[in-house]
Amino acid sequence: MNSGILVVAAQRELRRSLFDALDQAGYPQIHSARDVSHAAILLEGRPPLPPLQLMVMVLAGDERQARISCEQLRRLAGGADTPLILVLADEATLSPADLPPGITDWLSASQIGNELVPRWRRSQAAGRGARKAVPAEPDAADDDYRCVFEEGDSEWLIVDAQSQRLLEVSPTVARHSRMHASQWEGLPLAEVLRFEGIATEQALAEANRNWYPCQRKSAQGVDTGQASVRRVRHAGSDALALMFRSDRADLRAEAALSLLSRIFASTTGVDAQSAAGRMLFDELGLDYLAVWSARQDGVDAPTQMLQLWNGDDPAWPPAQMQSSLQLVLGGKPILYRTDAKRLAQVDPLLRQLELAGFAGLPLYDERHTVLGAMLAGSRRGFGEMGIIEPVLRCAAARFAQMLELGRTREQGRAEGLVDALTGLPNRLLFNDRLDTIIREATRNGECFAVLFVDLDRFKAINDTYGHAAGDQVLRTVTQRLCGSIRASDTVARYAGDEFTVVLRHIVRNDDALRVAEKIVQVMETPLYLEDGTELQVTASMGLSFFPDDAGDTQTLLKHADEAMYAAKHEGRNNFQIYEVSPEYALQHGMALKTRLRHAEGNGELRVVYQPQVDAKSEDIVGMEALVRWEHPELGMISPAVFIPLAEETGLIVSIGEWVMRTACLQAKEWEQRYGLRLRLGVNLSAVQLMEPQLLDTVARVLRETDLDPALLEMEVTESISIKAVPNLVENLHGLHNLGCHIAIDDFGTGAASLDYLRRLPADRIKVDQSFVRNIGVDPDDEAIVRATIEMAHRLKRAVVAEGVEIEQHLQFLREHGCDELQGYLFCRPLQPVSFDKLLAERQRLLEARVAEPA
Ligand SMILES: Nc1nc2c(ncn2[C@@H]2O[C@@H]3COP(=O)(O)O[C@H]4[C@@H](O)[C@H](n5cnc6c(=O)[nH]c(N)nc65)O[C@@H]4COP(=O)(O)O[C@H]3[C@H]2O)c(=O)[nH]1
Repeated sequence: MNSGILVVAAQRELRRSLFDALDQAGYPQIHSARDVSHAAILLEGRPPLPPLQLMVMVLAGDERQARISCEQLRRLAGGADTPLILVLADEATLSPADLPPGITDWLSASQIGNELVPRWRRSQAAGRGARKAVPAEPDAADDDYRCVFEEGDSEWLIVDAQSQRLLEVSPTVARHSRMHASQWEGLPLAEVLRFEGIATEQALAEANRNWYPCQRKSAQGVDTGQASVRRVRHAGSDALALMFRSDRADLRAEAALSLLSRIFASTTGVDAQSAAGRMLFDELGLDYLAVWSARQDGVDAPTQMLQLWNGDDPAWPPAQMQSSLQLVLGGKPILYRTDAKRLAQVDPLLRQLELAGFAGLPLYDERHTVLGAMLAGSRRGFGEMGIIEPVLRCAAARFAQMLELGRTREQGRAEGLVDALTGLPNRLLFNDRLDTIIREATRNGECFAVLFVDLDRFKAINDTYGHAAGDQVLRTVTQRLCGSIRASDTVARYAGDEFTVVLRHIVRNDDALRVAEKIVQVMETPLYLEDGTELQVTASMGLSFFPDDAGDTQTLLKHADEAMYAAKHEGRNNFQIYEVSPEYALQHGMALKTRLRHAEGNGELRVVYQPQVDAKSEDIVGMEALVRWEHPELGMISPAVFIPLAEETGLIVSIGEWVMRTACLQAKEWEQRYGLRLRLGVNLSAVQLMEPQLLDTVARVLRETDLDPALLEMEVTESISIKAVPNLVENLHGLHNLGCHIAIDDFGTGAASLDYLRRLPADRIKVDQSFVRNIGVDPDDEAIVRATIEMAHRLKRAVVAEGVEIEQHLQFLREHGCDELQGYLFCRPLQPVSFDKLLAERQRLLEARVAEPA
């Protein structure tokens, strides 16, 4: 089974455009990575074979960097032979001619939205999927117009300017009309082509190349289309050339594409199959079309899903007598352009229908199992195979999709997993899917949101207008919900008037809030019952986030449900986010404090690690240890909520020591495993700083864990005042004397004076994220960031910026000389297992680079 598409782009905006372009096109599994090492983490644990379906990588550097990146990508599990499309970022300094060999296609960043998916589909259709060199530019254009006349796809009719009789027609005219070229010569134009809306004489006299609707003679009668007239020299004399474009989808690529887009845009409801079949039948000018399902409901004989025939009904031969159908169901495609009559002897269907053109295509599911067959035929034979064949293949893919969906629904219904009214997954299926999503997200470091949607006063609608009206409301709500989310998201009918939604790939919580806002808006649109009654249906919604709020299905849903009730409380028709807010903590303070006393002993505390990277190389240079409390009922509680409680109760002393010891042990283990001396930042609260035992504790932890003190950096928030912590300066000097480093955290929020800074033995200053967040938004905050960096450098302190979330932050901080960076743009805080994978991958890539020939 295909394991999806890998997108690699350092710039978050480009990553997002690539993701959105592919997501909108309905590709379900898109792994989106910042760079090759990140990609390796995402792909870890996926089976290497069969490989990824596609890799798309944005290149920003020069030819050499492009080559190295491509080689690294090829070395990923399953990446060796996967089709690769390269995107040239605006700042890339290489030209298309310098692109590495073995790529499928390339485009520039501005083309992502319009071009990426069509190019990929075209290359798939052309069988260019796998590794292949960039096609060379065509040779100098051949300027012989006869090749356009003889080999082009257009129909040309050359008319004598005086007599207005035909001198010659292009082979395409003969092919499309089924009339031999010699049958045309000498005929008056008026007999073979009739303009609509303009007289033939006028069209010829003007010869202005405008397109006019018209009808062109053919063996079957007429074909409708458009024609334009231009003056040409023909065999040394003046002549007129008419170009004809048929409207028939079997003759003209544009018409075929329009047909396909309509077939693919059709819904997947019950009538969709016959509607799609009818379109294909009419617009390709077919005489016969049938769709068979290989087996259904345990019956061995194939079932006919659809049959269209242009003629009187013959005695239809049973399926088992139709040898062509049996071959196709066995997985063998059949294609005869004009000589299908050869099959008449062995197949009674073709004998009775007298088909000259015949195609039989297996309908495959995504595992390439044959689900059924599509048979299509024409009495006069097929026209342009270059058009008809891909159209039939795409249509077959669509029928296969419909068949598969139908079966899944049937199966779902049979197993009680799909809601019969809306066709959505029900509670059981949703819970199961959510479990899978959690597993995937844990592996990929993905964040997502769960949305609980409850209709306001739905019971009153049911009671007042009846159950049929209630059903209609639920179906409309389903459509509105499905129309507000992306293809990779999931909607389910959880219970009566309750729906649940999973919003995948959330970068910032705001992403989910925007979707919730959109849902509130679409719900407000008036809804009309079948009798014309106007109804206003609104919904209350609650949101919870993975992994911030909880790491398991039950707790995530419970939190989203609680938030939904909070939304009802707020007057309905709105959404609320779940939070164990400081208010909650205040209300339940006592209970939380009691529980917190046992958190450490009960093993409910965790430490996660967030990388800090060098601003120039973006290589990892350090990490910050951040504590988490996994409360058995409330889920993950943020340190912003429980650290103040821990400080109030004095529990912070033992919790802080536990965090320090756990993190130092972990850092030592990684140092030994990877030979990498990463700096470890650990937060120290004011309460800990007042502890007379602090220095002894730190020295003991360092001794017991054997971590080099130079790797431990104590982060002290700037707002701690020297007055409130009388021995602050001494303690910090003491820590410094132990060999530890000191960082001033949240810098900028506490109004520290220059003098204060000078007195503290700080090695590093961490610019608070509230300023970083406003880069590009608030010039005052930008000025503060610039001034902080300048001042810190003048005092010979290094600077780390926290909360770097977008490319713009990175550019600004780099430009102004910030030394190190920390934030979601590079990485969220990671569980130790994921952090370990990050380090392992980094090492693997380094080793590969060393082994690379110079
Ligand atoms: N929006 C956004 N946030 C980002 C980004 N990058 C990092 N963060 C978050 O910013 C916080 C940085 O830690 P902090 O300023 O020391 O702020 C910490 C620190 O003051 C305190 N804390 C955490 N662990 C400990 C601990 O072990 N001991 C003590 N005393 N305090 C701790 O709790 C605070 C909150 O910690 P977290 O919730 O883990 O939140 C972390 C981190 O997850 C980003 O790009 N965007």
